Amino acid sequence: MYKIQKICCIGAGYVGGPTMSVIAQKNPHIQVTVVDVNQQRINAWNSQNMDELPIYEPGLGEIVSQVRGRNLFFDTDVDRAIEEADMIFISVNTPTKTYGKGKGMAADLKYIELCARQIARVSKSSKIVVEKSTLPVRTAQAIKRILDQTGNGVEFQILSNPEFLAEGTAIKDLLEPDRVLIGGAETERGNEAIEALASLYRAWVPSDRILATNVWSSELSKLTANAFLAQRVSSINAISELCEVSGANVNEVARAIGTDTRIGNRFLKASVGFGGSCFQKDILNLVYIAQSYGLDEVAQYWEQVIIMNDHQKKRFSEKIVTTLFNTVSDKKIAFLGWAFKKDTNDTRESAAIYIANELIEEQASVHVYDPKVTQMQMLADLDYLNVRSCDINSERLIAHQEAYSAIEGAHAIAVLTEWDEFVCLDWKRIYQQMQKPAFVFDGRGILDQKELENIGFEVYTIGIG
Ligand SMILES: NC(=O)c1ccc[n+]([C@@H]2O[C@H](COP(=O)([O-])OP(=O)(O)OC[C@H]3O[C@@H](n4cnc5c(N)ncnc54)[C@H](O)[C@@H]3O)[C@@H](O)[C@H]2O)c1
Ligand SMILES: O=c1ccn([C@@H]2O[C@H](COP(=O)(O)OP(=O)(O)O[C@H]3O[C@H](CO)[C@@H](O)[C@H](O)[C@H]3O)[C@@H](O)[C@H]2O)c(=O)[nH]1
Repeated sequence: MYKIQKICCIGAGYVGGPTMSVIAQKNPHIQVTVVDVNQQRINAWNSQNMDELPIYEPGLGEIVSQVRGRNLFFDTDVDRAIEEADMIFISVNTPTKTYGKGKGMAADLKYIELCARQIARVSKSSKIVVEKSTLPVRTAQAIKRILDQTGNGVEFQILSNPEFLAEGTAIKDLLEPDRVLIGGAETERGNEAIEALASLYRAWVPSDRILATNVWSSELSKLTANAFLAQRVSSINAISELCEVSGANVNEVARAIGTDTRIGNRFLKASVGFGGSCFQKDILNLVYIAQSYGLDEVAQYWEQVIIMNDHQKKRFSEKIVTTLFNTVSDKKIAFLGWAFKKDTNDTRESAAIYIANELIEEQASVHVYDPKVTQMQMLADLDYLNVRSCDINSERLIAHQEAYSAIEGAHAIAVLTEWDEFVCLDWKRIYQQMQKPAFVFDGRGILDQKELENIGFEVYTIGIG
């Protein structure tokens, strides 16, 4: 039987940081060390000021301040943490490949492979290696081969333990997970490893919510869960366009179908398109895997989810241009929100980036207010698209510290993130400050359209015909 005293987690990102904080909080007898090659990120995790943690998540600061220095540590000494640990979580990034075979589709596993090689090189005692990152099905096999063939002859058990937390609700999702999934080898030692990991979770998760499967089912379940969730968003977004031309209201349709218990009412909010670091990446990866097994119909089926999402973003920016008399050249367009959803500072794949890019292509001046995103981050997101020079981007995109200055003198407002504070703005004051006609494009369906129209705004809400 395994006895777990020390855990190491490689990767101090959106998953590694919060996940390990909760594991440490609930297992005070276990020492948890989160390591990363990024010194700046580790410094930020060690910051005394909880506002300076590298990621923003409601409730995270409280837990970190309670357990950091007690049994939770953040460090850059990866070798030492690996050597000392009984169990190693790999929680590094697995972005879409940007080069070579599978470019733009497959998951880039170079960071995973580097971790496996480092674990093999450093380990002098047997370890349980846990895949926390989202990985293509059968990655565990590759990890095992590297560990067994390049290691020091010690025993490795590989588990798959995908993470299902959503950003903005990470702590709540970790404290009350719908389920914890653990995939392991169907052998006696495999079962012992599963039991060792399950015992950590049992500190706060009821046993019937801890599911054990074989490794391949676990790896594939993660990609499948994200594909199903994203598919719901694309499905309701497809219906939103139909609502707009037919006079139906997508919120009413969502409520009507959501009350069917077989369908359920969650993940039916029409939007300007899903963003985030996971949905697109994981579906592209699923499509690539299906293609590589020669399953073309399967690949095409899931690819439609992405095609629909791209269409939703594109038609939103086109709607702004056509409504503003077919030109936004040198017009001020105010963005409320840049993050891919509320309650996070994460901007990866946020719809706002693509909408801003299209509008800047049309020579608009984009003024953004987001309560958690800096101008530096916004410009980095735009520059990453590599469409025009960084100088032009910084001339055309200006961030503001508060909503009213972003909006002052604007021709139109686009709501791109559903931050609660946007609903409570003084919309009468905003109307006075804007050019007329004053247009609002609500890409999140959070504002009261009738109320705004009574003030004098011309309002477009996604999915309302
Ligand atoms: N972000 C989410 O909400 C979420 C949720 C569930 C699953 N996931 C999956 O979890 C994984 C991690 O995602 P994330 O959002 O936390 O990524 P992230 O980019 O925020 O963090 C990854 C960290 O790993 C570090 N790293 C990379 N290679 C390293 C190495 N060899 N040694 C040490 N550190 C290394 C990076 O410096 C980075 O800080 C991905 O596979 C992702 O798909 C993410
Ligand atoms: O009804 C909805 C629900 C979501 N979204 C959008 O979809 C995107 C993703 O949202 P969400 O899933 O809440 O956030 P993520 O942090 O991306 O979480 C997803 O991706 C994670 C990484 O794999 C998984 O762990 C989570 O279970 C999965 O929900 C965001 O842009 C949302 O605005 C909608 O437009 N309408």
